[in-house]
Amino acid sequence: MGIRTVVAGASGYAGGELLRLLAGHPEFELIAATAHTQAGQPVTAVHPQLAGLDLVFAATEPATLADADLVFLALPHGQSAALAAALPDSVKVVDLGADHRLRDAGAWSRYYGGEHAGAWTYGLPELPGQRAEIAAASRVASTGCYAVATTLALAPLIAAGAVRPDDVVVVAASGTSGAGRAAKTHLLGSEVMGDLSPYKVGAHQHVPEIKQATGATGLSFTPVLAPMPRGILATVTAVPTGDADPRAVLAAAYADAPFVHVLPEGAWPHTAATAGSNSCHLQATVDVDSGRVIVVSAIDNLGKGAAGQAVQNANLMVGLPETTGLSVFGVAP
Ligand SMILES: NC(=O)C1=CN([C@@H]2O[C@H](COP(=O)(O)OP(=O)(O)OC[C@H]3O[C@@H](n4cnc5c(N)ncnc54)[C@H](OP(=O)(O)O)[C@@H]3O)[C@@H](O)[C@H]2O)C=CC1
Ligand SMILES: CC(=O)N[C@@H](CCC(=O)OP(=O)(O)O)C(=O)O
Repeated sequence: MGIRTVVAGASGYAGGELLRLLAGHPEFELIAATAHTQAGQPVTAVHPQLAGLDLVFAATEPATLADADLVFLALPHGQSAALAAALPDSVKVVDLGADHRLRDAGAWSRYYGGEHAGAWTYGLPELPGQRAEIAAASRVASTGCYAVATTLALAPLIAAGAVRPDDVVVVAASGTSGAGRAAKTHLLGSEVMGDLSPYKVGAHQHVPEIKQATGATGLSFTPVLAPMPRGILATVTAVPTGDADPRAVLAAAYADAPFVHVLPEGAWPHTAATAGSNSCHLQATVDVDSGRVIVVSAIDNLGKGAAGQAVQNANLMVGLPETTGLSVFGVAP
C-alpha cells in the first residue's frame, strides 16, 4: 500500500493540479479530496481534465484528514492553521497557502491581517541547507508563486555577495490561474484578454516572503496580470558589487538542482517552456547601459509555483527522491 494522501481544497486550481500529479505518482495513494462549496460533487464535475478519477469531494474536516499519512492543504490564506492544528503530529502536512511561511509576525499582520499562526519549515529545497530541513520536518510551508520565481533568481547572488541586497527591483507577470478559481471578476476573459494590468502595486504580500528567503533588505515588487492561464515571468534587477558573472554564480548554485535550469548563454526563459513542469528556467546578464544585473526567471505558477513544489517537498519529507512523480520537462506549445 502507498502513502495514504489527502488533498484539502482539491476543487481549486492548485488542488486540481495536485490531484493530476498525485494520480501519476508511484508512491502517494490518493484516499480523499476535500472541497468547501463543491463538497459532494464528483471531482470530474469541477476538473474535467481528470476524467477517469472516480472520486467525490468530501467536506474539509479534520476527521477526513486525520487518517492520512500525508495531507496537502490548498486552501485560501487563513484557513490552514486551525485545520492543521487539529491533526496529529504523525500526519505530515504540506501547506500551499501562506499561513506558516513568515517568521515575522509583524510582517504577517501588515500583509495578511489577522493572527499569525507561527512559522513552519520553509518549503524551498533549492535554498542552502533547506533540503535536509524539509526532509526532517512533519510540517512544511510551501512557497508563494512569485516568491519562488524571484527567490531562485536572486538568493544565490545575494548569498555570494555578487549584488547589493538593499536595491532590488522585480517586475513579474503572472497568468490568471495565480489568482485562484474563486477570483471570477479577475478572470473574465473579456477583460483579461488583450490586456496587461499591474495590481497590488507597492504592497504585494510576497515582499516579506522574498526578503526572508533571499536576505534582500530593499525590494520593489510590481506584479502584472497577463492574459494567459499559467506561468510567471519575473525580471529581477540588482546592483552588482563587483565583476562576478551572475550567470556563473547561478549555474554553480544550481549545479545539483534537478528542477532549476540556467539556460545556455543567449537563451532567455519564457513561460510556455515551463508549463506542466516543476522546472524553473533562469538566465542572467549585466545591463550594458545601467550596469545592473538582470535575471529573468520563468515557472509554471501551478507547477514549481504551487502543486509541483508541494509534491517535491512531500517527496523529501517521506524520504523519496525529490523528483518522484514530477516532470522536469514542459508541454509547450
Ligand atoms: N494558484 C496559484 O498559482 C497558487 C496558489 N497557492 C495557494 O494555494 C491555495 C489555494 O489556491 P488556489 O487553488 O489558487 O485557490 P482556489 O480559489 O482556486 O481554490 C480554493 C480552494 O479552497 C476551498 N475553500 C474556499 N474557501 C474555503 C473555506 N472557507 N474553508 C475551506 N475551504 C475553502 C475551495 O473550495 P470550493 O471550491 O469547494 O469552494 C477550493 O477547493 C492558496 O493558499 C494559494 O495562495 C500557492 C501558490 C500558487
Ligand atoms: C495573479 C494573482 O492574483 N496572483 C495572486 C497569487 C498569490 C497567491 O495568493 O498565492 P500564493 O501566495 O500562495 O502564491 C496574487 O498576486 O495575490
